[in-house]
Amino acid sequence: MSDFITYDSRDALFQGLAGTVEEQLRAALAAKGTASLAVPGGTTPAPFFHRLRKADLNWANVRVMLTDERFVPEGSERSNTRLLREHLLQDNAAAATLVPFYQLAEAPEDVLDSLRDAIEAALPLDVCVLGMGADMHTASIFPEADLLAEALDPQAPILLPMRAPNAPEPRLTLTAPVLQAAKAVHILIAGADKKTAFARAQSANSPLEAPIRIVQEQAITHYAD
Ligand SMILES: O=C1O[C@H](COP(=O)(O)O)[C@@H](O)[C@H](O)[C@H]1O
Repeated sequence: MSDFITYDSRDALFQGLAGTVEEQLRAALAAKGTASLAVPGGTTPAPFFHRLRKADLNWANVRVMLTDERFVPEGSERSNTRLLREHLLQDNAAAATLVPFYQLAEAPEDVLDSLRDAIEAALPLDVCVLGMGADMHTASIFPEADLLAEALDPQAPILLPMRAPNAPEPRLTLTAPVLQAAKAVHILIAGADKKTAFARAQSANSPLEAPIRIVQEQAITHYAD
């Protein structure tokens, strides 16, 4: 299934996606008592977080993680963990459990082992919301990244370090099999440049060229200008 929803405004986009994610988390909580959610970092999702965090859910039983992290301390403006703490884990969602995606160390390779178990315990994801860059990367799976082929491999480990020409710092990312195994996958994009990139990805030859392709068919894409 591939579905592309165009909203009349960004406000409607963020509200609509938050409502859908809320209902999917509610269904997971009702079915098994717990739920897991992965969300993107970057510049787009904060207004979506502001709406979702007010949802009347049993947040204490929800595990929240990032789809990917820039390997920078939380004090950095570029920290996705900081974004999550400041914009999502507030109001009702303050009761959720944050699954860590960062630890202070020299390099992402140094923290893989200590982060992996908590991430694995929250899989498969009930809901995965992904962003996309204008270069068609998703999570931190970038075109021309050093471990691109490894991250796309169906046998990939759940978490990989990543370095890419378009990424100013090293990254940690969930890999393709984890993203594809989520029970619900949403892509959140805003702005004409992202719509153009999304269409370009649909006609690309391979996810090596356009990593967002790994979820384009199964995801619901949510878009506003
Ligand atoms: O670096 C990242 O970029 C993408 C897209 O971010 P945006 O600023 O264009 O919205 C994001 O999905 C990813 O999580 C983040 O680490």
